[in-house]
Amino acid sequence: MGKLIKGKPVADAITLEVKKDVEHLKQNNIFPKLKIVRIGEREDDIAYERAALKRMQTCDIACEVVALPAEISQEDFILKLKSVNDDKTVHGILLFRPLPKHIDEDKVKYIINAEKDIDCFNPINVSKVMEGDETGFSPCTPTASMEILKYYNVEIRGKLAVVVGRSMVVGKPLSMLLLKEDATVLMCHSKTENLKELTSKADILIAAVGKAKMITKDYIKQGSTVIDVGINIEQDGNLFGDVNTDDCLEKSGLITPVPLGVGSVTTAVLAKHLVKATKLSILY
Ligand SMILES: NC(=O)C1=CN([C@@H]2O[C@H](COP(=O)(O)OP(=O)(O)OC[C@H]3O[C@@H](n4cnc5c(N)ncnc54)[C@H](OP(=O)(O)O)[C@@H]3O)[C@@H](O)[C@H]2O)C=CC1
Ligand SMILES: Nc1nc(=O)c2c([nH]1)NC[C@@H]1CN(c3ccc(C(=O)N[C@@H](CCC(=O)O)C(=O)O)cc3)C=[N+]21
Repeated sequence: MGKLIKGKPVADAITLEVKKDVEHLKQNNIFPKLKIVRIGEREDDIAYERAALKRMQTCDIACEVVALPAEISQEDFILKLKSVNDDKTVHGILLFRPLPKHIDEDKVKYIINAEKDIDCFNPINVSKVMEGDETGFSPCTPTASMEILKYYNVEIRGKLAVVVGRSMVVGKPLSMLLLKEDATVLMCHSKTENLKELTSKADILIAAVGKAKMITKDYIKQGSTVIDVGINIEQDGNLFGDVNTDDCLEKSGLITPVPLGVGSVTTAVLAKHLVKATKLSILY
């Protein structure tokens, strides 16, 4: 019988450290501030925004949202993002992705200074993740997945980790973080043949697909660790992961639920990164 491993204790432990750091910064008259930039009204962006605002409040971190219309032109968006970046009172910026199709990522990805880029959008930080250089910012969700594995003492070294999904927000960077911890990593995607055959060999299976309950027990190995990154909000407002948890629980070793899984740790990592960015701002 598998065991549910929740995100809450992991998020609580990170939050506790963040709160101490924030208190210390404030005693030195430094007031950490996060700016969230959202284009349009995507449901999963709004869910993240709500969760992030709550977490920042818990951590005593100031947080402001810049909500831009879905149809904003690329030029106007660039001007807006530059002005947020130039604001000296802002220590970290979270820009929701994916961006609308009419905005070319390549034209905007260098705008957020690497030192303020707390969710790893700027290629400088992406390359640091590739190199295993921890002076930059890894993206929050992959980092949250690693924090869960570490908190629950899951052995990573030498193990086969199969990551389903290869986006720049989750799958690809998470594969690099697992590799850094000496996992043998296999990245799967929509063109992968025989997906089930591959995932069912995984000691650690990561589902970051965006398809509700897609991973059933025939996709997993007996006794394995299953990390469900999926956030799928149904029309009725219900939240499901990419894993059918009820179906997999018996066969798995450890398995994260949704809700109360990776998502809750993501916002805690966001707060931790904001503190790191604030400390960096003192050095520059
Ligand atoms: N918990 C959290 O904090 C967060 C959760 N999420 C959630 O994680 C999930 C993934 O997010 P994200 O990476 O941004 O999503 P994307 O849509 O950007 O990427 C999905 C990936 O899954 C692959 N894929 C799609 N269908 C299949 C399939 N049938 N079989 C195998 N692979 C498939 C795609 O392949 P291809 O590249 O070939 O198209 C792609 O690489 C979503 O549910 C999202 O809401 C995201 C961010 C944070
Ligand atoms: N640049 C960028 N980075 C992201 O990480 C990113 C993004 N864009 N765009 C949108 C998606 C979606 N996403 C969510 C994370 C947490 C909750 C969430 O609901 N969290 C709840 C708990 C959920 C749970 O309990 O599992 C909370 O923290 O309280 C929702 C959605 C991040 N994303």
